[in-house]
Formats: sequence, structure tokens, C-alpha cells
Amino acid sequence: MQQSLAQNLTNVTLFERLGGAAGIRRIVDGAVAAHMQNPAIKARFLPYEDRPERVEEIKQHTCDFFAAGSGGPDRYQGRDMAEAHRDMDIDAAEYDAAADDILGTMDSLNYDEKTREEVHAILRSLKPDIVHK
Ligand code: HEM
Repeated sequence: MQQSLAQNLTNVTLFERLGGAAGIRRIVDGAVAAHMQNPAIKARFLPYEDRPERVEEIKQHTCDFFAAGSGGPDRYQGRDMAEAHRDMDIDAAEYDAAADDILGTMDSLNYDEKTREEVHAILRSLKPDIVHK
């Protein structure tokens, strides 16, 4: 049975609306570049500047994480978010700065409001695992 256009649009996964693996990669590249410039968190990321192979691995894990969490085919093989961030003592202001970088990157790449809000909701759901209590 043929679906209406409205039904088709509702059925499009977040992964597809992010532009698939290539779209997610653009967001991750833009967000990491923004983190490197963001006074609130750049000290966390600058030590990785001389470790391009580790940066690539973290970016790949982050791409897979978002793909797996948005309906894409990829499997995430990095550590879970609590384990990856546990020893960093990240506070709420740093978390907000990182989330702003991701959403700001999506804004500059012209993602629509609904897609950005869905990513924001996913980020909010991860906050308790990332912020040190
Ligand atoms: C906003 C939500 C966040 C998400 C979705 C996220 C996601 C990730 C992922 C998927 C990894 C890779 C883990 C692995 O390779 O095993 C990672 C690593 C990392 N994250 Fe986050 N992160 C977030 C927030 C933050 C914040 C707020 C900071 C610091 C201000 C931060 C700093 C780091 C650092 C430094 C690493 C590398 C750790 C290492 O080398 O072992 N992250 N993050």
C-alpha cells in the first residue's frame, strides 16, 4: 500500500535526517574543531593535537555512537559514556559548552530545528553519565 508523504516523512530515521554516516562525520568534525577553539573546554582537547591517530579513533567512535543511536547500521565499539568520561571530572558548564558546540555546528550546517532538538534530547539523556557527581 502506498504511504502518504506525511507518513513517509515521519518514518525517516534520525540517522537519515542527519545525512547518514557522511552527515554525522561532518557534524563530528565541526564539533571537534569547535571544542578546540572553545575557551570553556579546549584545555581538555588540546593535548590530543599531537596524537592525530587517537583523535581519528575518538572521532570514529563518536560517529559510530551517533549512528548506532539514531537508527543507522553501525555498531558502537568504544567504551560506554560513563566509563569514557568518568576520570575527567567534567562539570555541568563543560557539558553545556560541548553540547552547544555540537548544536551550533548543526545550526551552521543548516539542519532543521526538529532534527537539532532530537539530537539535543539525546545529549540531555547522556548528561548524567558524563557530568561528574
Ligand atoms: C555532550 C555529550 C558527549 C558525548 C556524546 C561524548 C562522546 C564521546 C565518545 C563517543 C568518546 C569516545 C570514547 C572511546 O573512544 O571509547 C568520547 C571521548 C572523549 N570525550 Fe566525550 N562526549 C561528550 C561530552 C564530553 C565533554 C563535556 C568533554 C569534556 C569537556 C568530553 C571529553 C572527551 C575526551 C577528552 C575524550 C577522549 C578520552 C580518551 O582519550 O580516552 N566529552 N566522548
